[in-house]
Amino acid sequence: MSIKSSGGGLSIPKMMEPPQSSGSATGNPRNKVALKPGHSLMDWVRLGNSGVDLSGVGGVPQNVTISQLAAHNKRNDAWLAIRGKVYNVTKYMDFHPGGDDELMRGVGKDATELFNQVHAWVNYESLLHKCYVGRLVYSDSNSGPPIINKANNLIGKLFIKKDKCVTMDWYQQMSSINLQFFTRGGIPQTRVSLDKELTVSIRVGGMSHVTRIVLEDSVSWPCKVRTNYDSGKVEVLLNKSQPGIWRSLGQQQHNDSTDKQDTMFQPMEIVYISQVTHNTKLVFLRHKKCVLDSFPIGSSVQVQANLEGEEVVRSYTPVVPALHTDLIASEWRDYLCLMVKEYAKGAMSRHICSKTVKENLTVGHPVGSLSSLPCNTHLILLAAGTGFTPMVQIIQWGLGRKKLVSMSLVFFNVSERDIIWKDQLDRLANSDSRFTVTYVLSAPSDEWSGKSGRLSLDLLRELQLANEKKLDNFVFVCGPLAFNQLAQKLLGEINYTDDQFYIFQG
Ligand code: HEM
Repeated sequence: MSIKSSGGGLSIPKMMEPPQSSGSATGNPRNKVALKPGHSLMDWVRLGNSGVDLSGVGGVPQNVTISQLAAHNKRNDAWLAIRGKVYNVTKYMDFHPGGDDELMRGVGKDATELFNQVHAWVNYESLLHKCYVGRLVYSDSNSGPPIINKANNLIGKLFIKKDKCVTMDWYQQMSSINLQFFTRGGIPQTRVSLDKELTVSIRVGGMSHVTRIVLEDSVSWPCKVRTNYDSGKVEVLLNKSQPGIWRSLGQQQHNDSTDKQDTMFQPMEIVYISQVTHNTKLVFLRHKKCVLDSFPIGSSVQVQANLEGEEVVRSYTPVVPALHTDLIASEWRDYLCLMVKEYAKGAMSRHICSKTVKENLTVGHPVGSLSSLPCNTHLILLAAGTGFTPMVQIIQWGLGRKKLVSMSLVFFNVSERDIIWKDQLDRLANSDSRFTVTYVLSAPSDEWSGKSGRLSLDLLRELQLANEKKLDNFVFVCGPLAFNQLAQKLLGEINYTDDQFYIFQG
């Protein structure tokens, strides 16, 4: 689908807003140092325009390996990398408002995380434009020709405002636009919609930040949203309808307000249904307009229906495609996938399961999420039945972390036929040595050779969850209320503290 925006501003992007003379990036004014005379921002800009080679490589970009980068780690020979680009910051040392000692902390390495932690909104690309050495490559054997991204050299950048809860940055390539939103802490939920204008709403830390852009030219739908849970960065990737360089992004408006957590029910169309087990279905839904939601870990959506004269609302956890990629058509990035178990007495589950493709369901805006994610190296997931749904996202996120040492899923079900995605879980356990899965059935068939029983202290001990090493364990629990309560009690009995486990309310 291709949507034409209604034209808009053609202003050349503002390259940089000078840092304010008071206040500081971290809110701690003492962190800023007094710069020597002749080292103001204007002096730096002048130096950049003077023709002096600030990059030290004659302005000819080159690929830089990690070990080459590491060799430039001295005050008088200082390179650092941010978001895949290497800069020579030797000459910037005396101009850095945070001082040379602070800047030295990022030298000789990939300083992206550090930079984001301190001041993700600083317009480093503009400030260090003339210091650009080249791209960071991760393999030392990479001796290919330098990659010069011509489109990148024509990048526009704008909107750097440090008093906002979310700041935005953007860059373009011939066929794409990348919007980057930097949030400060918390786990953001993003909704992107495209109509006459592009609207990106980000809810984070109790605030709602809305960016409206009348795009300079048309883009295709759907877009893609990527969230980095560690840094809080949200990327919105748009594909241009026609390749080319835009002179500007278009007219923008940014608004912050307190997040009222409106549920905003809207009709969504069922586009696909897939049977997962004998009584559980995956229902894929799409908005009728161009709307794409991100579903942060721990978020849920409500489904509303009028059933026999009564308004019924039920919460479901969206299922991410980590384990069912085979089911997803590539153009369905803007879908919502719900796992629905049909209960004989569950009016809502019967209502949803009775629906067929092309029919509608009334669905609310995603709400809630974890406020932060644990950095423990051992994760234990205790899931019962469809309480497995939030675990899919935990699995995807957890295994994406380099620091993770182990992840053990203990999956409780009644019988063999109730186990959701057993094949996929077994495959994952075979392909990633950090991941193990144990199935525990309360009423298995005679053929079952795995574990049987229910959640108990003995079982937790048997699974080594109660041993001394548990200090770096973090436990996620999700199941029916009675299961969750029992898990909480047992974890308490084996001395897990409140900050060592999280219970998803089913
Ligand atoms: C990666 C290592 C870096 C560290 C540890 C670091 C640290 C700091 C600190 C502590 C401050 C002052 C305190 C504050 O405003 O809260 C600061 C300010 C600043 N830094 Fe950095 N910095 C780093 C890299 C950079 C780079 C690469 C640039 C870009 C060219 C840069 C540009 C700035 C600017 C413009 C300010 C003033 C920001 C403001 O007033 O809000 N820094 N930095």
